[in-house]
Amino acid sequence: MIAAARGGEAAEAVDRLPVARSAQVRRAWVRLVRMDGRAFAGVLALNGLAAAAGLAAPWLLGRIVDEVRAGAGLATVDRLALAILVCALAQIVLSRYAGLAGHRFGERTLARIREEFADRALALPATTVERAGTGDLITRGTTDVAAVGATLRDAGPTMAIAAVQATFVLAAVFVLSPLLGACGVAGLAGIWFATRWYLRRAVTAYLAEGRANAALAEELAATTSGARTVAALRLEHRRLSACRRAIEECRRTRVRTLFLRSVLFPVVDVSYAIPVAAVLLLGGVLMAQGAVTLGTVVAAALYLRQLSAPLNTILENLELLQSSSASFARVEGLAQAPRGGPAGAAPEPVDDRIEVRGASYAYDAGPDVLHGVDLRVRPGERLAIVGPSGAGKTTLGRLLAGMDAPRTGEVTVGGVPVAGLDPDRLRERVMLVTQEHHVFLGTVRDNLAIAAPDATDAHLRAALDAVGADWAVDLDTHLGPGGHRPDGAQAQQLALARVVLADPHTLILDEATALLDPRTARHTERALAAVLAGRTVIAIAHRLQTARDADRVAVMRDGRLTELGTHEELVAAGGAYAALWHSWHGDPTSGPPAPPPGPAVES
Ligand SMILES: Nc1ncnc2c1ncn2[C@@H]1O[C@H](COP(=O)(O)OP(=O)(O)OP(=O)(O)O)[C@@H](O)[C@H]1O
Repeated sequence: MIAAARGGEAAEAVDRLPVARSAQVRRAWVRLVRMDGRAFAGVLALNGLAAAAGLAAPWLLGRIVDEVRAGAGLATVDRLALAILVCALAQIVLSRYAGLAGHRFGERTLARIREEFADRALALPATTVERAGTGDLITRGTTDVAAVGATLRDAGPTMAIAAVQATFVLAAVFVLSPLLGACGVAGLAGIWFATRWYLRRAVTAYLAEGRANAALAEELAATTSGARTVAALRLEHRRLSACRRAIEECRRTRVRTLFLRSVLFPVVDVSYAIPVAAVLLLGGVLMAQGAVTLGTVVAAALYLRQLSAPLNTILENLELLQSSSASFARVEGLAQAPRGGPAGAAPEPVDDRIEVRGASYAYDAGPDVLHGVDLRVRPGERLAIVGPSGAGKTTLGRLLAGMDAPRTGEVTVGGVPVAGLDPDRLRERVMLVTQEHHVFLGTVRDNLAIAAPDATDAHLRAALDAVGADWAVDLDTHLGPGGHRPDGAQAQQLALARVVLADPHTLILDEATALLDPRTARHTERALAAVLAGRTVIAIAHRLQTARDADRVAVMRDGRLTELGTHEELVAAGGAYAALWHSWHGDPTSGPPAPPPGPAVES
């Protein structure tokens, strides 16, 4: 149900991860080029040489025309023709090496982009990913990075070569005759205007297309991950229409980008003939006045004809460049996303004490769901947090585990904000265990090594033993498709084994054993109790049994801590907890549950 509901919100959710602005994208490109500056300079130099070699042919052809008109013999023509051949060969060789250097530069830069993306994605706070939806993040990490990669690998180097060639060719026409050069450039005005028209619309259009693709990915991911719920609640029609809407949006945005191309390319095709025709016309007039030779006009016309090849290459790749710019803006946008973990080097906690002081918290820009919570957890105690659904137990658990920082107030371990600790140091101190357990593709060993990369096999087996995971004794058992597929209880046991290995002094259990069948749950709880003896355990409890067994019970209601004390104290106090306890026991003297008492009793 949650998956289906989240899928329905996908369209709004997809934009929550930031997208970099044009200036930021430009700065990012400059930074990436600078990181491999020498290679980039080499690419430009080789392209320049290749383009210079390519200029020789039209100029030599012009020379042949003039020499023949001046009565030169066959030997002169042969000499010039041989020079054309040598230049053509040099151009082929230089272009090949220019391409190779370009591809190498592109691959290295792409690898950097991928690494940066992975670092940034891993640094995102869990809440940001949850709110944005994994579909957006996955689309950025796959489709968008692949689009950027295609540009860097192929379109980028190809366009660099073409741009250098076009510049050299135009410069050559100016050198031959500035007047013919100016005429040729003026003839290119049609291409200039058409391209400007296209570029002004293309970024927005491609960004919209990227958003639509991400929304579709989000819808599909939500539908497939919640397939059972969708089937059970007969939500197929709603899911189908949501997917159809997303597909229709993809189609609409794609049609828009296709329309832009369908205007650009025909205009450009026609425009290529204009500068050539203009140069021939003006060249005829200038020749009649004796200002230029026929060879010069021929060479200029050939150059401008030659210009169509690099310009075509640039324009053909412009679409890819536009879409990959939009993709890069989405990839680079992650740099603007809030980062989880510490802003700088956090000081070392002085002890294991956990304290919450005046903590309030709100999801996004919503209202506060925690209000001024004060709580001091005693090292080594077992604290149960109870309260009705929506009271804020899980939210408080997330703050205690350092997954989110409070909006106001403080949540500290050993005097240091929990959310400020880097993940490795945090894991050694506080760990949150919830019902959601991810099994990573790989072996049992891989799944456990996440928590303790240096642990020996004996340690890993001892941890599995502690949580009763006797099904996983073979550490090389492959988990996931094609191997053993752990059920919910086994996945939870793996997560608990990771906790045992990480050995934190404080453990926050959010219904950690809820998915286990009662026999396994008892077994796991017993095992955990043995392993965690002497450590602090904060259990978000849905069963009053858990609360009764705890050293102290914290009662929450409407985001406030309303009662705090031992089970006996709270029962004797006759407040909301007592009423709950009596009604759970079916105590006829208890009467209806009492209204909750006021804010925090004691901490
Ligand atoms: N991701 C979220 N975005 C927005 N609001 C949220 C989010 N998660 C929880 N809330 C809201 O915060 C409040 C506290 O929720 P929380 O899950 O912490 O309560 P809880 O006591 O753990 O409830 P339950 O026992 O049902 O899990 C509720 O009003 C809930 O709707």
